[in-house]
Amino acid sequence: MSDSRVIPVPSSSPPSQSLVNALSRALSRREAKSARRRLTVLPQETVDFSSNDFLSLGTSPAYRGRFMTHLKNAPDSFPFASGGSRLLDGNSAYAEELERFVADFHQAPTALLFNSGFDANVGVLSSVPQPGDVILYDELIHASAHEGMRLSRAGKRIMFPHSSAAGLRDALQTQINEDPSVRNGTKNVFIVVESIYSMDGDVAPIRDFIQVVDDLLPHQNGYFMVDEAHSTGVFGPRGAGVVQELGVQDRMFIRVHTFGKALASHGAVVLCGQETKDYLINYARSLIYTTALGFPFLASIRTAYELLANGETESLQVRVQELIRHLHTRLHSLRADQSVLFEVDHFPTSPIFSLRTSKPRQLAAFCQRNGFIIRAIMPPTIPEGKERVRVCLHSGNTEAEIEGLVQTIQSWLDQCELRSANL
Ligand SMILES: Cc1ncc(COP(=O)(O)O)c(C=O)c1O
Repeated sequence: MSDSRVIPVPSSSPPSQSLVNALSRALSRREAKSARRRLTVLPQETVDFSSNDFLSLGTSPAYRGRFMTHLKNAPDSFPFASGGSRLLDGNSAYAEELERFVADFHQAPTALLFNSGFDANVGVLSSVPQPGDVILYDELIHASAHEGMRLSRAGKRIMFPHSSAAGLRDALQTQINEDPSVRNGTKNVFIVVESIYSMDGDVAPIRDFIQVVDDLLPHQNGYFMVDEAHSTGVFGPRGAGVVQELGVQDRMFIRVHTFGKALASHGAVVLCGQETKDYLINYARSLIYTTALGFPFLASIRTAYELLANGETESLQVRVQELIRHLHTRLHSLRADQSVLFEVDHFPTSPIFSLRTSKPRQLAAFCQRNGFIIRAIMPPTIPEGKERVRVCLHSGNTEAEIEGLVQTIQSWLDQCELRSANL
């Protein structure tokens, strides 16, 4: 017989505080390390040297005009919300046509839309590597790739030193030595890289990586997965990315392009073969169990790709490169004495600059107070010791704005010098 007695809980008993206490202790630990994250809203009249809107499409009249036309042209009966997962009510002829358009632009067999780059990386990496497979990944790949790998069934996940072909060769050779099924092609090896890294803006040596894989995996069981989040719109023919700039699109098993950066939109696309697309539709949980992008998002992606395909963003690509050369020269003219570590880390054609300093928060705060938005990037976003200030250029920035930023950084360096002299 079951015991049907119920012990009454007084309705006035206070809720347990232990969870909330644990949460606030975790926040305090971050606070103590100056690593607590906070949401901020920027004042309107500041100059943007921070966002990933590299082509300034976010405020472009050409972009807005075309986007509004797409919205207006939609019939009244056309639902703006997708209404469900792509696999249920969330699919549309419009989404499928957009995928064909994007695949053609990127010279890929097929394309599959995801709600974000995060979802795309999680969906691909959690599902495509098969049990026992090996993943070799660059030490600086994005958090979303780590999240996908964490969920994956791959037997091994091995990190190699950042953008080092020699490091990839060593890591791959070790796997081959340890496991004959890697050498004989029974196990698959995935090489996971970005084409441009989000924090330092450096371009990956993709051709060198291909050479390593060709040398060591003669059975063609090496599969590249490249994340082009930061190159989309900015690098390559009409902004198609680094892979197409190098002409190696046929060597990439999967490419991920995201729309939330230079394309001023939202979402991402996975470029791959038809079998892989069908597999993702069946197994990628971040695609299956979520509401698909609604029409306004699809229309904004369409707008961005039409501008790219028509060549309307080429002048913006050229302009951003002019500004990159200008900022590069101006930053290298800054004078810093011993009182504060200050180094400019920059890959020649990249719109992302890293200012290495021992006081990143102070430098970013000083520039922000003076109306220039640049950001300190601190652990846990990047490893300890790699703190920096990140500066991003946009085609809409002006030489005068660059001058203002550089003068402001110089004033800060001068103040540091003065302070240390007074100690
Ligand atoms: C390299 C890289 N991949 C993926 C993502 C995620 O893309 P999304 O913002 O569309 O989720 C980001 C964004 O920060 C990124 O920098």
